[in-house]
Amino acid sequence: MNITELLEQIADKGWCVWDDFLTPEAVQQLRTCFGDNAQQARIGRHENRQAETTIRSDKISWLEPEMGEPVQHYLMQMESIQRAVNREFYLGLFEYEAHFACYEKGAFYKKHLDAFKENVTRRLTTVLYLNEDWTTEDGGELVIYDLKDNELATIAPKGGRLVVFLSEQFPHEVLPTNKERVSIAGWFRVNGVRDNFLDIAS
Ligand SMILES: O=C(O)CCC(=O)C(=O)O
Ligand SMILES: [Fe+2]
Repeated sequence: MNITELLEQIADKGWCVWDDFLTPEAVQQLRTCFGDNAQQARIGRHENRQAETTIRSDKISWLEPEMGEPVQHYLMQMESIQRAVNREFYLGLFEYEAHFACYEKGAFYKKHLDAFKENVTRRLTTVLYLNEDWTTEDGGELVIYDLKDNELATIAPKGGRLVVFLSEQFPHEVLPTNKERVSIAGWFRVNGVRDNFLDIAS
């Protein structure tokens, strides 16, 4: 898999799985940047944020360059994907926001769309997995559906694997995990105005 194949698959079907996007060493380094300041995840942005443990039960920590060199490098890799996607599809992607997420044993994220309500400016979703050795018994798969609710793929959160999909086209869920599951979920966004509120980077 490479960036050209990624662009082809996004054009073709709207989603793709890039195995070994990061080496096991790079995965470990990135994981160490995930301190213990993670918080219970909330649904929505800004004033509408609400902890909703019946929908999702992961703990998150937003990525900042200050977290270390591995994070800076990852953000640079996402920047080159952003440039390539903009060149190819004229999506006008403007910024990238991402958070580490930790799903403890039993945690899940029910079926949802990433571009909804106050997140309408999300266009492209990325999920990178940071788990060493993942087996079928560990559960925690990402299941992707189309807008007619057909199941398209069940994807194990294997370390180094990057999943990319169009945020408005693919409802998805995280099945309950049987052991700690760590990832970086991210979104390329466009600039948008809604309800007289300029919805740009916060
Ligand atoms: O971790 C995953 O596989 C997906 C997470 C997700 O859907 C989200 O954070 O919006
Ligand atoms: Fe999601």
